Amino acid sequence: MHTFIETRYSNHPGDVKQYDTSRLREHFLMENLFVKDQINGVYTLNDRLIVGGIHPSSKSINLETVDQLKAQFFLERREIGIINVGPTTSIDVDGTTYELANKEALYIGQGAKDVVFHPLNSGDTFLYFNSAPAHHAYPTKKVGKDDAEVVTLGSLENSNHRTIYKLLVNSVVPTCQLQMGMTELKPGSVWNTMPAHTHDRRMEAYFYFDLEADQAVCHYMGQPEETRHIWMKNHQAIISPPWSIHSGAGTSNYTFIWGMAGENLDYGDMDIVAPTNLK
Ligand SMILES: O=C(O)C(=O)C[C@H](O)C(=O)CO
Ligand SMILES: [Zn+2]
Repeated sequence: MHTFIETRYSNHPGDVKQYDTSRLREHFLMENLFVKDQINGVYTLNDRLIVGGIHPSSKSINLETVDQLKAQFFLERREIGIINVGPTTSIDVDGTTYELANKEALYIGQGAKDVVFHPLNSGDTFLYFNSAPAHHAYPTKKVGKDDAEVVTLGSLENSNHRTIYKLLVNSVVPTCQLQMGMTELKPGSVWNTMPAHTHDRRMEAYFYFDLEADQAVCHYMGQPEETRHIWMKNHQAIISPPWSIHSGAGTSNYTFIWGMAGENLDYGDMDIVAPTNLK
């Protein structure tokens, strides 16, 4: 066995108001996603998204089923999106090999049985994934930055100049409920998702990377009128319940992966909160 998935229950915003720093971190932060030759992650009961890291180092590892699923194989009733946050690597899906360069994504549809991840000679394959329940088998598809829907938002003056690459969204690849993409902050810009927003119809998870080891991101969560912060380092992920904002300011620029599951596939379905209305 090389897969370790921790179950985390969903939280009522009225309870989260009372959480201290360590409790907030215990419920929402994922600190160690990359463990050598393991698949590590969290099964959150927020829309049943599984969020994790895959780090084959000395041997190939397969996507094995976990007890929480009570399924014969991991993708029996699920779809998965994987983004390569390390050097070029390869993934086999039912006998077909997909080569993924840094920041390329692979969508694998429900029903794929045999998914294998490979180490590199240097031992540094790092893949980040989100998996959601699925009701239909859509085809497996590789999606690079050139295939993405791209939006550039913000400005250097507001410290939030950034480019959003919508990789696994339904205008690019058909999915059941999963949406994933990546946002790159321009040098000198530190704020992501500002103005902040909520979307009660979808939960979201963020994964920060391309952040120097001596830098950090202050991630904001909570209802807009009751926010909390969690300090995060490179290669850490965080759960955002549907009622929560998800925004962050770094001590430098960085890139992050966002992923969502829930009621709809409408990326633009957001309730924007003006910075002056945050508390
Ligand atoms: O910087 C941003 O703004 C984002 O990347 C926002 C995320 O894509 C998001 O929260 C989508 O709901
Ligand atoms: Zn969002």
